[in-house]
Amino acid sequence: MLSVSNLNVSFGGLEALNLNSFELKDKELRVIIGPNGAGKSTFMDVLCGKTEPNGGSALFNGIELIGKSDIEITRMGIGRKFQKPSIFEGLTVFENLMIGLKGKKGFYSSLFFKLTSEQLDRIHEVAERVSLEDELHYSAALLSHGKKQWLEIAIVLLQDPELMLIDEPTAGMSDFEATKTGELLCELAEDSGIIVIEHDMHFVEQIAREKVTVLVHGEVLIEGSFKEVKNNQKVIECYLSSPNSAQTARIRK
Ligand SMILES: Nc1ncnc2c1ncn2[C@@H]1O[C@H](COP(=O)(O)OP(=O)(O)OP(=O)(O)O)[C@@H](O)[C@H]1O
Repeated sequence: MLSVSNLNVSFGGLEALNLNSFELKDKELRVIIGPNGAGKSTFMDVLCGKTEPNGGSALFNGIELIGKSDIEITRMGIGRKFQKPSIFEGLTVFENLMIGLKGKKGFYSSLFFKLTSEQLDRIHEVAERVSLEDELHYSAALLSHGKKQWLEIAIVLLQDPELMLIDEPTAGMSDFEATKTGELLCELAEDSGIIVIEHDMHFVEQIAREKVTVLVHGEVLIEGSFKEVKNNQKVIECYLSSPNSAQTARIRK
């Protein structure tokens, strides 16, 4: 599904990403972990067209993503959930989903267009998928932090993405919400590819059914099962038990 080679991003003199190779299979759920500043979000920024790399290639189903705009990339089937929720807090959950509906451009036109019964069904289906069906007419501002993240995931889902890029979904969530989010992502991975960036190791263990990629200084340090990665001495040194780990790897007691 995704084949990346020699991807390089530099900001001024700082090399943020230097990814020789990254491959994702169809419907694979890949977790990327690594210390602060390792280049994880930068990688997602390149894949969704937000950041132009200095060089390299990222083929999505054989089509080059580099050079395409974020809108073109969304149309190609890649959806991104950013770290910070960017929902409209002054609107209801339902209205947020209306705006997120595929093909509707512009804030006001999205709010006032008449929904077809298929579109209405789709909103209900997606709301149910993320356990927000009972809160459709609540103000988004009243949702818990975790539910705001689920609303954001629902908005990405409305685009019917073939590949979802999800940046730190459990940040600020309760353990219960994080576990439910893990279950949700595992379900979603039955229909689409997913790349998740996460620092919560309990959550990573829950969802990492295949490979985990560890990024350090913009490069892949190791790729392997959760167990292999967790027990790798280099990963322990530079991430899991580094002096900065309180700000990075979150290990629940
Ligand atoms: N727009 C930018 N301009 C300048 N430097 C940037 C920019 N975006 C990221 N960087 C730098 O690039 C490096 C990689 O940042 P990035 O956000 O990708 O790391 P990360 O692995 O996602 O970290 P975190 O876990 O803290 O989110 C960091 O040193 C960061 O300061």
